[in-house]
Amino acid sequence: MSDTPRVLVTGGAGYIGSHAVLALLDAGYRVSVADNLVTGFRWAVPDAAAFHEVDIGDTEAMVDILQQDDIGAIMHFAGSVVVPESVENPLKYYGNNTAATRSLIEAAVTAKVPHFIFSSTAATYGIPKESPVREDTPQIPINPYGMSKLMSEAMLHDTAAAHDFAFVALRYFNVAGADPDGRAGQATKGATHLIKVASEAATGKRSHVDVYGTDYDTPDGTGIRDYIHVTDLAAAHVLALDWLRENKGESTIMNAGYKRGFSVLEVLDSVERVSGNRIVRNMAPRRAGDPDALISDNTKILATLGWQPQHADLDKIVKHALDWEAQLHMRQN
Ligand SMILES: NC(=O)c1ccc[n+]([C@@H]2O[C@H](COP(=O)([O-])OP(=O)(O)OC[C@H]3O[C@@H](n4cnc5c(N)ncnc54)[C@H](O)[C@@H]3O)[C@@H](O)[C@H]2O)c1
Ligand SMILES: O=c1ccn([C@@H]2O[C@H](COP(=O)(O)OP(=O)(O)O[C@H]3O[C@H](CO)[C@H](O)[C@H](O)[C@H]3O)[C@@H](O)[C@H]2O)c(=O)[nH]1
Repeated sequence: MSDTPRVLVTGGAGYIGSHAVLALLDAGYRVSVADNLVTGFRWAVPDAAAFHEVDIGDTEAMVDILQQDDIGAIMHFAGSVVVPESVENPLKYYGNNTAATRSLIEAAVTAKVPHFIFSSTAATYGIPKESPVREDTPQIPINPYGMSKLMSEAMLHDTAAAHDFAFVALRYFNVAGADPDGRAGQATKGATHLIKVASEAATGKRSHVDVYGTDYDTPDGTGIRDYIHVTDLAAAHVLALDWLRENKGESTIMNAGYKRGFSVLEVLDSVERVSGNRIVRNMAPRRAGDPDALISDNTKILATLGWQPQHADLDKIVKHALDWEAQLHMRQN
């Protein structure tokens, strides 16, 4: 492929975006980051990437950045990501996810950026009627977070039909782990994701882990999820960009997961096994809005992108999360 474009990564100071920045730089792309640092960290952006502290909902500012940096593709990670918060404050999610994404798409169309990769989520499926979940499984979100992302998928679809604009939306399942070389990881304050929470407990930063529900329709009664290593997910984004550049004008939506799941208790067993530390488990009531099991059918992403996951192993995901957790305080000081 000719003319490697400069890529704008929104949310590049956050957890998943910072891994995408590394994957793009490793693949030889030039990178600019746009982030307002509301949950991200300036230190998470490597010196090799240009950094713009900006709100992606500011259309004019984003058009300027896209033009000045001569951006050829956008990877859009910026957004609000806490499901229970979206139930309490839905307008924040429709603002920072749906409306801000609309502004960013408008900036992309104005600046004639032809390629867009979007962070969607398995939360758009709600409580799916089948497992593994296929891309054509009906999407009936059960919280404003999932709906805010589904609305963004719809805007991308309609914009691609009307303009010289193509997109890939990846519906992530449960993202976890950290860069195997320790260059990036999750630093989110007050994180709620299971592997992050359990890693904090195993490194003495929390007293215990609440197990939300033991009466699910699963073999051990706890919720099952498809945990995907963040580095494999970042690699899928680079492949998606290559796919957009090769398939001029085509757009697609794909699940990003491993087509297998682990229960909460299996995850906690793994964290104990890998860390060698006991985790105090507090059996707690179900958390509102949690489905029994969410497992991806990943046939489409494997076939379309030729994606070959390198870290599809729960203990490996947990090991990288623990390694990151152990050195995180040095970054934050
Ligand atoms: N973590 C998961 O398991 C998961 C699963 C599915 C989808 N996603 C999606 O992946 C994306 C990244 O999630 P994450 O886990 O890395 O979260 P994160 O909070 O670590 O990263 C989000 C980044 O976006 C920035 N940001 C937020 N609003 C912004 C705005 N208006 N303007 C500029 N920057 C803004 C934040 O400062 C942060 O750096 C999100 O869109 C999320 O919905 C995450
Ligand atoms: O302290 C905790 C945290 C989680 N869980 C359980 O662990 C499983 C995974 O929960 P997470 O909070 O780690 O992740 P979710 O499945 O709720 O949601 C995540 O993955 C979804 C897609 O599957 C969405 O993308 C969403 O944005 C992202 O937060 C669930 O059964 C949950 O009940 C616990 O028992 N204790």
